[in-house]
Amino acid sequence: MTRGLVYLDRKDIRRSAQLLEVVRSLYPEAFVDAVIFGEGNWEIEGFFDEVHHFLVEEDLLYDVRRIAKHIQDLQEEKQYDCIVIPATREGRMMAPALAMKLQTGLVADVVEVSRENEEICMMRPAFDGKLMACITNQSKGPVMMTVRPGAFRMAEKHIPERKESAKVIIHRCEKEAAPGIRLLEKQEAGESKDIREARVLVSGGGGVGERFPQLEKLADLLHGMVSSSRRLVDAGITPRSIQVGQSGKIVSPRLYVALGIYGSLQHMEGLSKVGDIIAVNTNKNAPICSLASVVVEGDAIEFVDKLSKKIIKEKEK
Ligand SMILES: Cc1cc2nc3c(=O)[nH]c(=O)nc-3n(C[C@H](O)[C@H](O)[C@H](O)COP(=O)(O)OP(=O)(O)OC[C@H]3O[C@@H](n4cnc5c(N)ncnc54)[C@H](O)[C@@H]3O)c2cc1C
Repeated sequence: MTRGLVYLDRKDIRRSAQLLEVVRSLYPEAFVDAVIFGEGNWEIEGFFDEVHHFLVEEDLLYDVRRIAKHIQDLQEEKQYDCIVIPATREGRMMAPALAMKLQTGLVADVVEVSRENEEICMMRPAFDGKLMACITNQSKGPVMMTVRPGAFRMAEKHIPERKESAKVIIHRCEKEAAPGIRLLEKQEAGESKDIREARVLVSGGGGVGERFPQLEKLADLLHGMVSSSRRLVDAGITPRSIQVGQSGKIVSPRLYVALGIYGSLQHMEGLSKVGDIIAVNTNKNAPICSLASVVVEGDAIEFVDKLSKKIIKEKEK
């Protein structure tokens, strides 16, 4: 029986669990387990056959070599054919350490997978995103990859009808001193909104520039959030946390309002399963316009002002 393992990043359980889709699309009949580290009570609905929950000391959670060692032991017992890890900060640090231990290849930042007979193709952007590379695993070890968060979403057919609790297996780890790692200080992360959660994104690019704050008003009226292209991040106008694209986040809103965005390959890579795109651009031949449901030729901010006024007027009726 084929077996797959999904690593759940405890800081992003819900999105990590979506990586079940990667294993299911490669091996529809596989047993799929999940592994998670740290104290906590996570509600992991019954998508997985087994959830291996390692109870470890907090300072060990920053020691990716130890985490990799525990997964190596699990691999020896279960012999997974495929190990999928979210390309979060934690996942990106841990995956190479694990691949070294398992003496297998690792493909990073995968955005698509396919399988033809026994050949598995892991697709990732290459050459600055100018083309997509299909990489296969030639080693004897398990197929291992880190996957861009947001690139996969669980297909309806893979969601079990009865969401029973998964079989949770607790592994109590010895209190281990993590060599060279000391927890100096802990800071609570402030509540932050994530553009990947938004149903509506009002996104600004080079054509908006310094006028970007004026997009907030329209985003509020549409109950959405603002995001931007890398042009504005590089210019120091917007934070990297709201950048859409290959080196930013992959988003799937129902509506993406692209204001003064050209539609470079690297930007479009960040749009996955978007409902509709409204493109507002002074150049109607910009690539984003050919993908949009609605194209408005003109100034982005003029559009924002006119649409905002119209929505307010409609709401007052
Ligand atoms: C390795 C690598 C990774 C990258 N990753 C990303 C990424 O993750 N995300 C990303 O976005 N980019 C990324 N880029 C950069 C990308 O190649 C483009 O440079 C960038 O997306 C351009 O941003 P833009 O479309 O907002 O700006 P521009 O290219 O400057 O385009 C501005 C657009 O606005 C229009 N315009 C001008 N004035 C107005 C106006 N008044 N009203 C309306 N429209 C107007 C113009 O016609 C044009 O279409 C990456 C590049 C590399 C090399």
